[in-house]
Amino acid sequence: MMERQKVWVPDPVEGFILGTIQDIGHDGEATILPVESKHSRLTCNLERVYYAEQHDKTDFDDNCALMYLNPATLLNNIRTRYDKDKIYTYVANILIAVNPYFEIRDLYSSMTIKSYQGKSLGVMPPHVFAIADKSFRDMKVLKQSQSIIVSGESGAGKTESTKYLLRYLCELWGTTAGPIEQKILDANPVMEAFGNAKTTRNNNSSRFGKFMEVHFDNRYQVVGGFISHYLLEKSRICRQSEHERNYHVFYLLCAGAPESLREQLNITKPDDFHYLNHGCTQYFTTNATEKQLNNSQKSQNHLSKGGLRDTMLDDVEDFKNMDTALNRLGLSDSERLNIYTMVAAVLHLGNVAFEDNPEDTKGGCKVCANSEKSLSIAAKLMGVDPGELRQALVSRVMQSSRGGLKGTVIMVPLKVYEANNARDALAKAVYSNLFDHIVQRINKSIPFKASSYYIGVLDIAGFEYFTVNSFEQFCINYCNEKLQQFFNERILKDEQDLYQREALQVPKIDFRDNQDCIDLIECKGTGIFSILDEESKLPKPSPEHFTMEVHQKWAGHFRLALPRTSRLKAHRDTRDNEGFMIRHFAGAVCYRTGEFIEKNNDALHASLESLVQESRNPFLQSLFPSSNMSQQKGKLTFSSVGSKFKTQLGELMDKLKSTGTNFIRCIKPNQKMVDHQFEGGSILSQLECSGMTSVMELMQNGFPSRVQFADLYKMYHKFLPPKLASLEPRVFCKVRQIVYKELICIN
Ligand SMILES: Nc1ncnc2c1ncn2[C@@H]1O[C@H](COP(=O)(O)OP(=O)(O)OP(=O)(O)O)[C@@H](O)[C@H]1O
Repeated sequence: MMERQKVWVPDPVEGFILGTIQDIGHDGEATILPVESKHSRLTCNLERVYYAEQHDKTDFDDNCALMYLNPATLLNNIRTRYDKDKIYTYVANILIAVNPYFEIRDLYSSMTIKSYQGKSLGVMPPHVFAIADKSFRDMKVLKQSQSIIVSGESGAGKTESTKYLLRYLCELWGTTAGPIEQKILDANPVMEAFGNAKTTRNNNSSRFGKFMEVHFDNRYQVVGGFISHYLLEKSRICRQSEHERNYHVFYLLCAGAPESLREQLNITKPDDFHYLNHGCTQYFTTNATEKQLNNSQKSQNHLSKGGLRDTMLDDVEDFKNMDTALNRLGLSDSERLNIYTMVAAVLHLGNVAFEDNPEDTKGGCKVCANSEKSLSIAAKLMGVDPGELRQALVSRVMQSSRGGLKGTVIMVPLKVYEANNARDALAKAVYSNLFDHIVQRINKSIPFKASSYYIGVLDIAGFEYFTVNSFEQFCINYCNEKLQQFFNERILKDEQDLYQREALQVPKIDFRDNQDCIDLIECKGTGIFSILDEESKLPKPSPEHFTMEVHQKWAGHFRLALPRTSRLKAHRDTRDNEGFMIRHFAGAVCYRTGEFIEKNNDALHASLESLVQESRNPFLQSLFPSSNMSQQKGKLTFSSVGSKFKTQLGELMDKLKSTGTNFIRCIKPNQKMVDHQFEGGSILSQLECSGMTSVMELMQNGFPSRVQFADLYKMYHKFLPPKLASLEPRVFCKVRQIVYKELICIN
């Protein structure tokens, strides 16, 4: 007797109903007897049922809402699933991941990892592991490298998702706890210590973007990795807003470093450092680690308010984790000491303050008497002469262009604010070059000579807009325009092209091509980046002049507007020469341009550059290789942050275009960063910003679910007469299609 299969059948009223298949017609319509329901019999095409051996009811009971695909039903579906702690949902092959803000039991266990291995998308409940596995299988079958683009706003869960993806790949296809996979995973605590910080939106916010590649050999075993990083937020090194912190590593040193190291580097408590004491000075601790701290290590605020709590963060333990990870990555004791020494040097440098020098007739400044100690500690840690450091901070060498002998090098005394800027520029350069060095060092320890393919995971900040937006938001939104264009091409354009090739009657979905917005920003010669670079090369660059140039060159362009035309009152107060508004794909953003010129320039002035290049500390020297550009002694050199980012992004886009791609859209459920709170309005706007609205439109009219010939054949073959069952799956599907069409014609 034929085995009766149990299936879940979609029903508009009852959701999904469990039943057994009684009979199947030639057109694939099955008659199903419900197990327990008021229906006596149901009919449903086999393509729309789900086999009970692969799914339990909880996988489907909220799917009925998606009979009508639109942003509202999607939102409702995500909400229903989120309420049941099902944080992952698919829209076709795109994974939507809602940050649960609590640990869901067994969601990422080794058992769960195993259960996803080799399973097609949809066989198991939606998960990041399923996307990792699909990428791996696609890499093998298509013999093509793959990338996974993880996007979302700050705190949406991009970095955590990235870590799970990497763990999945390394755990399943590494050589069981082999050194390479461990090293790839060890990169995370190190990069988080140096590149993550507490912000008001995320306690562990990555302040840089990254593309992490896991490389595989021709037997599809992990053989190495490579990390590219983008746009470390430098302003944070010198200042943070009241409730935010500097990079974690500063607090790890204060709270977690052994006493001997702290003494050696003169590290005390956050209150004692200018670069830390303007922001939040509390440590992240647990009850246990709080007891390990001496009061002398704690700030006043920490003493009065206690430690900050976050299950993922602990400044005491995290120092050990970072140090162990660096050690496993192959950094010797002395290499690690070099790194910590530079971190300490930045802190002491920040404590060097300046005041007007009454003896200087040209309005110059001098180092305040009470910061002499910091100056000498900073000089010692940097391996430079304190006198030379002082000189390089309070004056700058210039080449005379008028009067006297043309080209003579002269010393120009700096005013207090100029010396402050010089000090901050030096601190930022030391720290960001240190960050570059650490990433390079990690890459050196995970080399991949024998790589055949790779799977790359992109974790980069999503579209951003605040009340005040500066150069950082400009760069990140430019990056998101490029990624959105890529998404449109991969998901919307390619899909519609396929329908056309297959002669399927699907209405055309209009999505706005954002090339014009990309041109406005990156176009050679007239794009905003070019105008900014040109302005920076002028003898006296001015933000106002730059801003007016932008407005003039792009007057009347759809994407550019004056801030006073903004719908938001906060922006209407911005004068024409103080900013511009760009109509991005995700909405209009008003940028204030006051700091664009300064933030776009990575170069140190010549006195500071030669100071570090001639340091007695070989490590510091290695962080500043002499550049050809800075040879004109006395000239403030210019190194464009925007151009560098544009080039890096171009390379990244080329990489993405040459790989197969999967998308993960991370969603932040609420602004309070708590579990079980679903703020529908903000979630809907996140879905819109990530382009999901257009995808829904396409899916509603298109064919988002595809089945392999073999799978379709498998659904039917048990019920087929032997002649049909003996057909090869592809032929069988063709025959079935013809029969089905003919039946429709007869009817
Ligand atoms: N899958 C998850 N399970 C449990 N908690 C999570 C998960 N994903 C994220 N979180 C929590 O949310 C916090 C923020 O996540 P994450 O740092 O990954 O966000 P992000 O999108 O990378 O933000 P940013 O752009 O600021 O770096 C984490 O520190 C963690 O507490």
